[in-house]
Amino acid sequence: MDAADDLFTREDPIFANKELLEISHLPGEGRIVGRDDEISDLATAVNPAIFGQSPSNVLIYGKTGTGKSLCAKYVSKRLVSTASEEGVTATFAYVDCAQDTTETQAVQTIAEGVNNPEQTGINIPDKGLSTSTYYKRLWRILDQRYDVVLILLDEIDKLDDDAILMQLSRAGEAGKITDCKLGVVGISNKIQYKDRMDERVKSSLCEREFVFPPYDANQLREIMQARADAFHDDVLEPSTIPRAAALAAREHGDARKAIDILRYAGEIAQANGEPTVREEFVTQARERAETDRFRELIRGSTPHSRYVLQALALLSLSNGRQDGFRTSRVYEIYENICRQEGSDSLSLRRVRDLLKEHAFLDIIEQSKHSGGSAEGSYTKHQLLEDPSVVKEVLTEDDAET
Ligand SMILES: Nc1ncnc2c1ncn2[C@@H]1O[C@H](COP(=O)(O)OP(=O)(O)OP(=O)(O)O)[C@@H](O)[C@H]1O
Repeated sequence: MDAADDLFTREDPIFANKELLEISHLPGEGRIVGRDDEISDLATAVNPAIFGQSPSNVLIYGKTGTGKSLCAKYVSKRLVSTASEEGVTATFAYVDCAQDTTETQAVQTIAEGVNNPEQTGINIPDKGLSTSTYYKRLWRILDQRYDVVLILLDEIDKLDDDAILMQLSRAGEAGKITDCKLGVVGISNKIQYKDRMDERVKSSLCEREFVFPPYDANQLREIMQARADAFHDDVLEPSTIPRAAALAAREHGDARKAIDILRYAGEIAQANGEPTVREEFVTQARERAETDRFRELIRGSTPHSRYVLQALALLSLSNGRQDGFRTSRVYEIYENICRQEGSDSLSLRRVRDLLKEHAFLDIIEQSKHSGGSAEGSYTKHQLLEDPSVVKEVLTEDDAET
């Protein structure tokens, strides 16, 4: 190659502003599609806060990528600004409980999030303090600085235990804080999370519950269309977004994955030196997005939750996909896996719950069958993801841990 030749491509022929397709990119004001009712329900629940009164505690459920975090943050921001217009000092703290799984980490994040050391004179070090000291400092900051605080606990089901929920829900009545009102917004994609909660915590934290449904094809199309500026003019063929929206709606209704599909389709066009992003690239892009989605879904899941999936993957690989496998059969293989792993197996009931959680997240599909008077009715479980992908991801994940 002649040194004068350009080794690098100076201009990207496909993407004009790829950042618009990053998941961290948040839609601008008024561009949250298809969530008006959910936003208004949430706003009603926390409304008393703008007058300095206690907001309701809320639990938001919904599958991944249904806009739960996005809407919770949006309503919280609007709440803070409206409260300020009413002369009420409010703020919110956001905790990603998948990162901060322990009580100490979570309370530290909240205290740090609401603190302003120059004003309070209180220092919140990253680590080194006891849990109770972090709490004491948090209560002092809250009473010193705020009338109302919302605490968003995203992926609340990943917390090690209910200890912090107990503290937050009882802070006022236990006299830990006297001037500040607290509201907790828990977010989860595990529909059965509430069943695991301590009864007292449950009754105080689940005052209002909302379920966010998956997006339909029209909503996904609008969500993607709003980011079409990521591409140069005329690069996106008109049928590409509708095709991606239809696929994503049929499979999961997950906005995050729909956006990923669009980005991958663009990358495929780029890698092949194609001038436009054609509809047919969507199929390939979808496969890549699916593997990513599955990888993310099982990241941080418990070993037993994986063993159950592994059991289903093994059954599918050795028997063909059939129309699913009965719970007893899955349990048998699951028990073998536990033995191999040197781990005590969970009860059949708990394994049924884990299977339900996987079904809720569209990793597996469950179907009810009637075996006639002799057998009664039973459930069959079928992987929705490709079993070899499941096996591969589970193995690579085990190698990492
Ligand atoms: N209604 C929407 N309008 C525009 N973009 C959206 C919408 N819903 C989701 N998105 C995009 O999808 C991303 C994922 O949404 P969000 O994090 O709110 O999902 P979630 O329901 O909290 O999912 P998870 O349970 O996986 O955390 C958002 O950051 C945003 O980029």
